Amino acid sequence: MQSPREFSIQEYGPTACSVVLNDVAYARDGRAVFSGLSLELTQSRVGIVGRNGSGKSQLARLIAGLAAPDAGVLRVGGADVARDRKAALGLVGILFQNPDHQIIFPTVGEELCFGLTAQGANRPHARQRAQAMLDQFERSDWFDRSVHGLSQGQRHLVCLMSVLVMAPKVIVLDEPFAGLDLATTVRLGRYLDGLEQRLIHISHDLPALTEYDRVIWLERGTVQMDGPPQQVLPAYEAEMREQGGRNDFTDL
Ligand SMILES: Nc1ncnc2c1ncn2[C@@H]1O[C@H](COP(=O)(O)OP(=O)(O)OP(=O)(O)O)[C@@H](O)[C@H]1O
Repeated sequence: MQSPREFSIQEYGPTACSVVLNDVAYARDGRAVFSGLSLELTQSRVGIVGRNGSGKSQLARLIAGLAAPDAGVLRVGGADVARDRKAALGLVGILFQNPDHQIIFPTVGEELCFGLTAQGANRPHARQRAQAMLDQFERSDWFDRSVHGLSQGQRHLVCLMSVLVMAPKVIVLDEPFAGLDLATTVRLGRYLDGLEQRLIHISHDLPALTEYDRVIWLERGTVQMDGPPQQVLPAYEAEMREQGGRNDFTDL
């Protein structure tokens, strides 16, 4: 059901940081998640949809370099992000659905400084950049705040700032709005829309992807359909409604 890629693509310039997967295989607990997955992501806004368990989050982890393919090649801006972690920190950032899967330090300031110091920034410089990011979000007094005293939406904001402070070329969003109130969702959505970086956005919220350049529909670790949102989203929704009409959960 793969659609032809004949739509116009909003490409980045020649210095673009493309995400390339070539014949990627990846297994978890001995079960293949991907075998022979190839993709080239060069558009500014790429959406990923698919059923539960179709491989979206595993793809996000691979692109962010948090896991390495068992076979094949995965490069972001030419770098092997799973092995070159220092390069990966400046190339690709990932925002998880659950901020508690992302935050590792007790204070906001430490969380924001971590990636910068890991990348080689000295402590005062990292602190200065972290503070500038907090100022940008009108959270100047958060540097010494305990993360555990923040609400879920506020912890999401800490994660977003931790990603942005690294100024990565590519940002992977793994259902970043789940559990957020509508006002926060709208505000974060607007902020993300305005970013220059390439966004790869995994979502079950199809309207969030209607303005995207490209949407990829994953099904059991393979590309079921790949094209403009006007093509892919209605086809995906129709198929999900058809499957949802059946009375069994065996394919979950
Ligand atoms: N920690 C893990 N250990 C072993 N297998 C895993 C693990 N996480 C995911 N998998 C397997 O990898 C496959 C893809 O899972 P993934 O989390 O990428 O799905 P998804 O498309 O993100 O689903 P959802 O929409 O539910 O978030 C599934 O078959 C799942 O069982």
